[in-house]
Amino acid sequence: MGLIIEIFNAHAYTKEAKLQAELAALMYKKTRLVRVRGLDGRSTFGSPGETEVVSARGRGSGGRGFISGAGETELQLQRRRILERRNQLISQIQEVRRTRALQRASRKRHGVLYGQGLATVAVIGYTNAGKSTLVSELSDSDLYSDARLFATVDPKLRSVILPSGRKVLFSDTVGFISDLPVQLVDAFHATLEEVVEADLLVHVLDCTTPNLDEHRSTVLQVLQQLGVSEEKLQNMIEVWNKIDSQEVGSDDVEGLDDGEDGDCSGTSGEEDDETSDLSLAEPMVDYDDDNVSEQSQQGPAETIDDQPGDYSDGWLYEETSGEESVSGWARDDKKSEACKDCIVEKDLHPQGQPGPHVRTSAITGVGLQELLELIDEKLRMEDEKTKSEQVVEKGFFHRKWRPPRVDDAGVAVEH
Ligand SMILES: Nc1nc2c(ncn2[C@@H]2O[C@H](COP(=O)(O)OP(=O)(O)OP(=O)(O)O)[C@@H](O)[C@H]2O)c(=O)[nH]1
Ligand SMILES: [Mg+2]
Repeated sequence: MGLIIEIFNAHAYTKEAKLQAELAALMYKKTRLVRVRGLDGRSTFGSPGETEVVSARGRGSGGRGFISGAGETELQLQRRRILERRNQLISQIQEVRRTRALQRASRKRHGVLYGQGLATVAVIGYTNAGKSTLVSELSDSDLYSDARLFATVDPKLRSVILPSGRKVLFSDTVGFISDLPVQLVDAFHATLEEVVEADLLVHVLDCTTPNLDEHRSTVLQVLQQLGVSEEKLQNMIEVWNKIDSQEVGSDDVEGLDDGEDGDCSGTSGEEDDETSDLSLAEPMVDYDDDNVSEQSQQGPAETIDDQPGDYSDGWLYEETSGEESVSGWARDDKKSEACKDCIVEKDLHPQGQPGPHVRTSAITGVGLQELLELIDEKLRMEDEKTKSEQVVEKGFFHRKWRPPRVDDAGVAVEH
C-alpha cells in the first residue's frame, strides 16, 4: 500500500494530484500509527520502523512517557497534527476542484459558442497500457489535433479533430492498478473526475500482457467504485493496443500460445489461442480483387499473405471507413497504409462478451483512424439519444396547461 501511494505520488504532476497523493499518504500514516516496540525494547507509538517515535504515556492513567501540551500524549499529538494537515489539504483540494469545475464550465461554454458542445473523451486503462502514447500520438499529429485550444489550461487535455470535423477533448488519466485501496480511490476521485464527467470512455488495454482479463476487471472495478454509470460502461470503447509487438517477431505469431505474451488476435482468456489459430488458418474474410484495388488507391498495395499476423480473429476491417466520414479530412500515408491491418469490431460485444472494438498501435499509428471514427460514431449516437430524450421530456413537461373542458366538468357534477 505504501508503495502504491509512492507510485501515485511519482505520477502526480498536477497540483490537485499532488495534494491528493499527500492526503492519501497522510491517511495511510494515520492508520499505521500504532504502538510499536522501539529499538530499546520498550513500547512506543508511531509508524512501525520509525525508530525516532517516542513512547507515549496515556495507556490508561499513570502511564509513563512524554506529555506534550496539557496532558496530550505523543500519539494524540501526532494524530492532531495529521488531522490539522488533513483539513488543510482537504480545503486546498476543494479550492482546486472549484477551479476545475469553472474551467470545465468554460470549456463547455466555449464549445457551445462554436455551435457544438465540446465533448470530452477520457482515455483510461491499466498502467502501462499506452494511454499517454495514444493520446499524444492522436494529438501530436497535425491531422488530428488543434493544439491551440486549451493546451495551456491542462496539459493532460488535448484537443483532437474527429473525422467528421468535430472537435473533442481527450483527457489522459492516471493508470489504474490492481488492489487499488479504497482510500486511494477516494483520494484520487477528483483526479478522475474527468472520467466520471466524460462523454465517452476509451479503455486501453495492452494486448501483449498475459494478464489482460485481470487488468480489464481491475479497471472495471475501479470505474464502478468511482461511480461511473452503467450506461457509460456499456458505451465504453475497448482498445487493444500494442498490436505491433506481435509484428516485431513474426515468429511470435505462430507461437502465440507460448504463454509468455498476451494474444492480440483473440477475444480474451483461454479462447484466445483457439480463435487466433482459426483466424490464422482460415481467415473468414477474403481479400478479393475489389478490396485489393480499393486499398491500392489508399496506399501501397501489399498482399495479404505477406501480413505477419492477422489480428482480426476473422473480423477483418474491410470497409474503407466510408468516403463520407473522411470527407475534408486527408489521411496521411502512414496511417492509411496501416489501416488495412487493423480491425474494427463494429458489432459491439454482441453477447456481452468482453473483447476489443479496435486494435491499435500507438507507436506505429495503426488503428488510430478507426478509433477516431468509432468515437465519432458513438458521440453522434449519444447526441441523437440526448436529443430524443429532450424531446420526450419537453413533450411531457412543456405541454400547455388548459382548463378542464366543460364536458368533463359536466360529467363530474352530473347526477
Ligand atoms: N510496442 C508498443 N509499445 C507501446 C505502444 N504504446 C505504448 N507503448 C509503450 O508502452 C509504455 C507505456 O506507455 P504509456 O503511454 O506511458 O502508458 P500509460 O498507459 O500512459 O501508462 P501510465 O501513465 O503509467 O498509466 C511505453 O514504453 C510506450 O513506449 C504500442 O502501441 N506499441
Ligand atoms: Mg500515462
